[in-house]
Amino acid sequence: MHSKPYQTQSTIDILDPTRAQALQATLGQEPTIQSGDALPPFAHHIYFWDAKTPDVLGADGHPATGSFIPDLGLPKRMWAAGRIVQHQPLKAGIKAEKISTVEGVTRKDGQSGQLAFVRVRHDIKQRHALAVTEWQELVYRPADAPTAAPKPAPTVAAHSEPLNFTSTQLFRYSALTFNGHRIHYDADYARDVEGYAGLVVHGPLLAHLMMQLATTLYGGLTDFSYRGASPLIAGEAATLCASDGHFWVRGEDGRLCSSGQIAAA
Ligand SMILES: C/C(=C\C(=O)SCCNC(=O)CCNC(=O)[C@H](O)C(C)(C)COP(=O)(O)OP(=O)(O)OC[C@H]1O[C@@H](n2cnc3c(N)ncnc32)[C@H](O)[C@@H]1OP(=O)(O)O)C(=O)O
Repeated sequence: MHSKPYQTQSTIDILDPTRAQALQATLGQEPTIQSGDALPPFAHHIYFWDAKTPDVLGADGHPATGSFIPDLGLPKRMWAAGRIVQHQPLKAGIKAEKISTVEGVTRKDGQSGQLAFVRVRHDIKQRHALAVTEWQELVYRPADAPTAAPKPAPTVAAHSEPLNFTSTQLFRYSALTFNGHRIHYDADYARDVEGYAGLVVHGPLLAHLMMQLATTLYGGLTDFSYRGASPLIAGEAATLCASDGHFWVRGEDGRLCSSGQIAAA
């Protein structure tokens, strides 16, 4: 259980344009990003890998809790929510530093049982200037926690496009972000251990696509928040939707999987 003070860690990376091109290809885009180009919002998730040796990984494939992320006695991790404030675009090909701090833990009783939210803040600097501030909300739940009761997604959208993730796409996104969580690429583990209907689409991948759509529809993005409502499963015929600065992903059965919004100016 947690007893130490929360930690801060610094990670340095050179934002390799080849990796940004691999992300573009994974998302079905022409790989165009070159050294010196602005990276799309959220693309920094493919950098600053937390590459630990196998002996310090937990059963789920993430670095075990009790080090940077405190051990709260609840093993089942999900990506709950996040917010990104972009002060200026990160540039490909240039060294950057990410300073990460656990800001705090909040325990709640949800309809699905115990929830422990861990809030992590990341400040990313390039050439000594702050480029991105990001807050990530991770939630930890009991091993046998059920899937949360589904909530309906809005049915009317000004813009909508189909989304359907293959296991190959999920594997490639896990590889690009060096995210070892087995729910994204090990179907037996996802079903038999964490109780999902299949491979789970990464919350950050849905956030990336919502932000990409926000940028296409409204131009430069400075402040975006999002929240996961229900896990999206690989192979589901989902829909990415937008209306009036609000974005959401609807599952095949009409449930809300994820939602996001541009902050009011
Ligand atoms: C990457 C990666 C992992 C992943 O990508 S996992 C897949 C992506 N994430 C998801 O699919 C998360 C989907 N969300 C849920 O399953 C549910 O929202 C959750 C977290 C299980 C909670 O469901 P409940 O039904 O138990 O919650 P309630 O509606 O009763 O709410 C109770 C209070 O909690 C607050 N809350 C609920 N959901 C969230 C959320 N997503 N983010 C922040 N806060 C949330 C809610 O507002 C209530 O708070 P009050 O203060 O009002 O009591 C990887 O591992 O790296």
